[in-house]
Amino acid sequence: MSVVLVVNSGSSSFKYQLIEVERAETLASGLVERIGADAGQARHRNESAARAGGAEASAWDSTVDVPDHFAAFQVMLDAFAEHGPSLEEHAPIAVGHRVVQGGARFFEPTIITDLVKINIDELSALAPLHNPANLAGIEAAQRAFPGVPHVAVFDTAFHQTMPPAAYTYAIDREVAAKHRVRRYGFHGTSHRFVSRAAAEFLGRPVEELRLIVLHLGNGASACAISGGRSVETSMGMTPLEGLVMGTRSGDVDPAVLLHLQRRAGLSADEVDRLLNSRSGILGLGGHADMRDLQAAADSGDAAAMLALEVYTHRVRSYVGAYAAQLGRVDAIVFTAGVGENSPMVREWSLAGLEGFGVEVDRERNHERARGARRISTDASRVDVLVVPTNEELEIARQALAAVG
Ligand SMILES: Nc1ncnc2c1ncn2[C@@H]1O[C@H](COP(=O)(O)OP(=O)(O)O)[C@@H](O)[C@H]1O
Ligand SMILES: CC(=O)OP(=O)(O)O
Ligand SMILES: [Mg+2]
Repeated sequence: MSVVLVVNSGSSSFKYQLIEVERAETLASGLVERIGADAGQARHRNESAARAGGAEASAWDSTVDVPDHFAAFQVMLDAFAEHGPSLEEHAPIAVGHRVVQGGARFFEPTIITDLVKINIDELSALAPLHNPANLAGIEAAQRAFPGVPHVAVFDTAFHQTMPPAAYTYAIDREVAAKHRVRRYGFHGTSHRFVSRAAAEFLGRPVEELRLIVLHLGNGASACAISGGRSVETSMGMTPLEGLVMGTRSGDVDPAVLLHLQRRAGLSADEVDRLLNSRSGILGLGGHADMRDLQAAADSGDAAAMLALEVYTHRVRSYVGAYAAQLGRVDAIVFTAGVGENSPMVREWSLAGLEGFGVEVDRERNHERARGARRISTDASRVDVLVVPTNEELEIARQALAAVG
């Protein structure tokens, strides 16, 4: 049995899972939040113990002192030592790291060497919010687990198959080339996993299928997948473009940014914060969390209602665009926190597409079930599916494959 530790390290938090890859079983999961703040927060769950029935003893929650990522890793090691499972008994043979921006340089899971770290650092220019945090997590993990290979799995890798027509922005090509301005796309690990899982559910080889995958989580992106390869995706040079997200605007006329700088006197950093942190459903409806937004809309809050309408209108536009690019659609697949759990978002997003052969079944859409399922009517020409994503398992699998 091969055990892999998966690390998803963000600027102020990191999440981890210890996974037995062949059995696709999570042995432990946890997160450390508010790194660098006065009081950090840690959560750890011994999943094997939970499955064995000790739900209370298996979960641990605490306020901790975590000035930096090294301290956060120590908190994780302490949690394993105190609450299990034992890292001696289930020693990871590799550590898999989510790295958000791999640029045009990385298209495969990559064993992390000093040179790879230099490259990831250098790519920070194209992902200033993500890559430095990913790198801090790598440094800390290498110190905590010095004896095993560390593997970087890039969000951008799956989208390296996009054709130039899809990834090129129509701006002066010399300026674009000099600054590596192009679309890279993100959430690739999830889009890859979900497209394979959808094919398995449909009982057909992924090579035969044309799919539209809608990853609607905190960040959100759509992906057109033909024969198992990404041919177009909604995120661009950074994870800001495309769909409406929790706090990110998605598409806006680029002239809006200039207008806000020239007329409203905002600095470039202020515009950055506005679009990345104070927009999306938070900016429109006052809630970054879809559950809270839906509750507000249910109680008659007009701003929350409009936020939901803008959100689902945008999803529908991308579905139409990607259907046109694919020429034929076998299935539309919803995934991630919102996509897996919100019947309302799924229904509204595909409303009015009956003329294109897309018919959501009301009852199936509202069924609460785990695992992959079909929510379209039997008569629907296009299958509409809900398929849970598992980025951590996909990272563990790819890390294991990379170390042989
Ligand atoms: N039952 C639900 N109904 C509607 N939205 C939900 C539900 N459960 C989770 N979500 C939403 O999913 C989003 C988080 O998605 P997730 O994929 O976990 O994000 P991330 O991994 O990017 O943090 C939040 O907006 C949350 O409100
Ligand atoms: C790349 C990205 O947007 O990731 P997340 O959804 O985790 O924010
Ligand atoms: Mg997620």
